[in-house]
Amino acid sequence: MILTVTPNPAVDHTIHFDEPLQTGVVHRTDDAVFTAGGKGINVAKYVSALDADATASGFLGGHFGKFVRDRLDADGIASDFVTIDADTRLNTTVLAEDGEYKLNHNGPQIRPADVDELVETAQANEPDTLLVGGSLPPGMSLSDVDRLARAGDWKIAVDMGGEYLAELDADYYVCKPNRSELAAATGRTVETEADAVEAAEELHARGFEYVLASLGGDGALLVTDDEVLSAPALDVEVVDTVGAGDAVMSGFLAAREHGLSDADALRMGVLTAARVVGVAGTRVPHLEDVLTNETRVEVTTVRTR
Ligand SMILES: Nc1ncnc2c1ncn2[C@@H]1O[C@H](COP(=O)(O)OP(=O)(O)O)[C@@H](O)[C@H]1O
Ligand SMILES: O=P(O)(O)OC[C@H]1O[C@](O)(COP(=O)(O)O)[C@@H](O)[C@@H]1O
Repeated sequence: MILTVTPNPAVDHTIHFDEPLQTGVVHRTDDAVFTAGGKGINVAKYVSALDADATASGFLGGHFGKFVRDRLDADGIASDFVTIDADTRLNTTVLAEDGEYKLNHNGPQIRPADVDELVETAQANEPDTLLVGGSLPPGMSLSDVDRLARAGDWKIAVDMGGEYLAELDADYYVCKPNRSELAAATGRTVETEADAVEAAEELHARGFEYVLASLGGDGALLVTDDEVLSAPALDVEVVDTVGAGDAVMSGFLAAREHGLSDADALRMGVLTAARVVGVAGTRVPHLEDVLTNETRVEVTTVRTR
């Protein structure tokens, strides 16, 4: 079972305008979607849809916390959250004619006792793999993530910002940086695929057994002990990219749960992401056939290590 820990869940509000945003103007639309989000929660939703066993955990509080809990229940996603006194946040993605604006709140204040309860919750669930996804709310530190990593006999996956990846101390199973997170984690400029390979290999050398680097429309890389694999993104119509990174991680983790190879896990990551970018926000697209999909994703070996 995969336990996903989202320290900082969110109600994701995705709102669409057919015009560029301007200051001093009231923009109006009837196109708005509210979903339960936060990186670990998205992974629990996508992994469940990929027919692997997942439970969502983390901190929830207030009305938005109730919204997230109710949505997961309604969608049949197993959950085991720590209830906090403060309010879960609302994140807004504005899709306007001039681009995609992501407006994320820092989140509620977490107390040391909340972190203790989270560690106990993780231990009680006895997962094979524990994923920590997304930002840390005020009051929670990276040493708490290392503590979660060491608190049980599980593989630990992280989908966190580059500045976090640079500071983690325990041994991790897999991380999923995007291009800017690779740059932030290593202090390198990451523009070409060769830059991304070097940065991802540096992270691997720092203690991540697998580095799954997502490169937006250029696809994804997987650095293993033995090789560097590459998979192109699919040529699909993109509604928005909210949840795309979470989808790559979900495909990878679900494939591992199904006992698939490194190459198939990378393939499943980009196939899942191709579906997720085709729907608004973090709604779960049709994923049941991803495992048996006929769509060709050619995984190539960039380098043998
Ligand atoms: N424009 C796009 N066309 C097709 N697939 C895309 C596109 N943008 C992202 N993806 C898919 O989503 C994955 C994750 O996107 P990326 O932007 O790297 O992650 P993040 O959401 O973490 O920033 C990519 O590896 C790719 O498979
Ligand atoms: O914890 P952070 O970094 O603020 O990110 C949270 C946001 O990221 C998401 O998980 C989407 O992630 P990606 O677009 O990076 O895949 C949203 O659901 C959520 O609002």
